[in-house]
Amino acid sequence: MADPDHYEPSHSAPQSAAPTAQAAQAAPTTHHQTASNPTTPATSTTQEATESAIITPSPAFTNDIPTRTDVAIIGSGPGGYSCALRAAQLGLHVTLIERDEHAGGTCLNRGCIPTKALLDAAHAAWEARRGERLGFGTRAQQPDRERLLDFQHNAVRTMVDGLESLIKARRIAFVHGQSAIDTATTAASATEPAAGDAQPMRTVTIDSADGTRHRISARHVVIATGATPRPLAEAPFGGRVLDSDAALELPVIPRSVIVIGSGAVGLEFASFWAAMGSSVTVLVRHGRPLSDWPRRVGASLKRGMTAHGVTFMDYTAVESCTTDDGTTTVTVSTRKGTAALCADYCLVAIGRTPSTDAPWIEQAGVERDSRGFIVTDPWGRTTSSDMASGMATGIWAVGDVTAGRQLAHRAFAQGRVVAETMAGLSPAPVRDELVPRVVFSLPEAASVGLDADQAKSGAFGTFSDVRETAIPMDGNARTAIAGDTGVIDIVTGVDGSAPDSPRLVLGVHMAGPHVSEFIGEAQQIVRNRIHLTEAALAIHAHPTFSEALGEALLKADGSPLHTM
Ligand SMILES: Cc1cc2nc3c(=O)[nH]c(=O)nc-3n(C[C@H](O)[C@H](O)[C@H](O)COP(=O)(O)OP(=O)(O)OC[C@H]3O[C@@H](n4cnc5c(N)ncnc54)[C@H](O)[C@@H]3O)c2cc1C
Ligand SMILES: NC(=O)c1ccc[n+]([C@@H]2O[C@H](COP(=O)([O-])OP(=O)(O)OC[C@H]3O[C@@H](n4cnc5c(N)ncnc54)[C@H](O)[C@@H]3O)[C@@H](O)[C@H]2O)c1
Repeated sequence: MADPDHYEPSHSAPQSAAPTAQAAQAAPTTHHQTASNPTTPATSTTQEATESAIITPSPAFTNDIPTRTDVAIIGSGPGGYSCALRAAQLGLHVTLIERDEHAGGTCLNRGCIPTKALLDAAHAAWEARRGERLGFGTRAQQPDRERLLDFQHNAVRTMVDGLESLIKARRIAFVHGQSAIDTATTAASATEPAAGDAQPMRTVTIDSADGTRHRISARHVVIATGATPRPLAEAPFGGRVLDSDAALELPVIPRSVIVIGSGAVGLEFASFWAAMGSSVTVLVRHGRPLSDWPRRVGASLKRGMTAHGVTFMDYTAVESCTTDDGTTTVTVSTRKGTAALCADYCLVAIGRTPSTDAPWIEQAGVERDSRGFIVTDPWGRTTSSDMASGMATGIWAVGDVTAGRQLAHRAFAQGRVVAETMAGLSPAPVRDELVPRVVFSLPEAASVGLDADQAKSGAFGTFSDVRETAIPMDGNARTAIAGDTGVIDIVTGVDGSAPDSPRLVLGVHMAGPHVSEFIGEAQQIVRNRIHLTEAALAIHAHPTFSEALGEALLKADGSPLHTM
């Protein structure tokens, strides 16, 4: 381990990637170890080539570590990599630093991609059962978890390989190691910005797996270190109490699971396990899942998921969670008293904590809110009480470390905004209420824009005559044929600053089959302030699931065709 107080000038010697216990610890994902990768640097020595069969880090990592860069980005998840790709496209020299064995962060390695592979399998299982009912005799076999794990890992590998090729193609220096801002060196240069720079040069350290410490001088540093699963005080992770990382790598399909938390993670795993035949109980703190979404959406989703085999237990508070060799027992208080529930496993999915507790973030003077999220201006600039007034910190933050929706596509958009701002452009900042949310459960939920309370609150602009119009999706031909259920809830209002102007669509909130596929249309309408009457004129092909959105818009505009 390098001595953190020992200064070692940065150099461009090839980075050794010998495997160490430390490297193994720093690299929790292991599914990629045997992947062949077409992006192996041509400069690898024979010894490195021999080691490449066993070393953990991706061969896509750069061998020649730069000593100076325009932008050093710490973390290669959606926030970090999108910022890197865009900054490189705009002509900046970019160094992207990642401690995991591969690029992609949570989303590609332990989040969006592997879970969607599992949900794809869940759809296949339901379709197979449906086929059986329709006389195809395609009796679904017991799911083979080993094959499913292969399927899941292959999906991850494909996406990660693609990303690493893109990073290489954009000539980004992709450096493997644990990174930090070196405050001691930064402090010395803080008052002396490099000529022509509006902010100080920063020094970033990178501790490689072999114990070498590299230093890079950077005009800008972007913190994109992401978030980790939050444990329940009553049930620390371990053994049969799973976080989402452990649930993804679980080698078995459990007979029974208790899911604590009814947000996106809990509902997606509940749908997967239920489709695989597990007995799944979701503990809900309030009266419905997705309690921070419009009420009708959560209530409809609950009905739809119940029809897909998930049991919900409302108004529960977890009191304790104990596990022994073969089972886990969760004691909950409900409105009817206390109950003890037993299952093979328990998944705790109650949110994610920003990875901002490393001492270097505090030492760099980066301001955080009471929950640990990094405070930024709308363009991603961090703030620091230490800096002279008016001087930029030169430190930016994107993705799950910032307060707001912890979603990959929000991180993509933020990364782009930061890169363009650093390059001197003037991008429009990301507005959280315009970031669509999707839960890929069976059925799905999707939402964009304001709910009625937000529209009336005045916090997002002044709107008058706010109305909410809802239609059930059950009458939509494709939904009825599929035997599914759903709802579409449209919020409209009149711009308070132009009371004579036509009514606007302020929010679209949906539960039902395939709603993820037409939340993009809703986002276009809301973001571009398309008048309700114009939006309702769109002709949707018949019969499609998206026709339900067209019908809801017609109803909100006062001329429903297929509904009353
Ligand atoms: C199970 C699950 C499913 C999800 N599904 C979806 C989905 O379907 N759609 C969606 O939009 N979002 C989804 N998300 C959320 C999404 O994954 C995150 O919002 C997104 O990954 C955030 O990107 P990020 O770049 O901020 O952080 P991350 O993706 O967490 O990346 C941070 C990276 O920084 C690295 N790092 C941290 N500290 C250091 C350091 N000191 N030095 C070097 N490297 C460091 C980490 O190793 C990591 O690779 C899901 C999340 C989970 C857990
Ligand atoms: N499809 C997607 O886009 C997707 C999928 C998975 C995760 N994610 C993102 O990852 C992040 C984490 O997801 P998540 O589902 O863990 O968090 P979440 O914040 O979405 O949901 C947390 C749930 O846990 C409940 N909860 C909170 N504290 C609790 C407690 N002490 N006891 C019992 N219940 C409690 C909340 O009421 C809520 O239902 C979210 O921001 C989510 O949007 C997105």
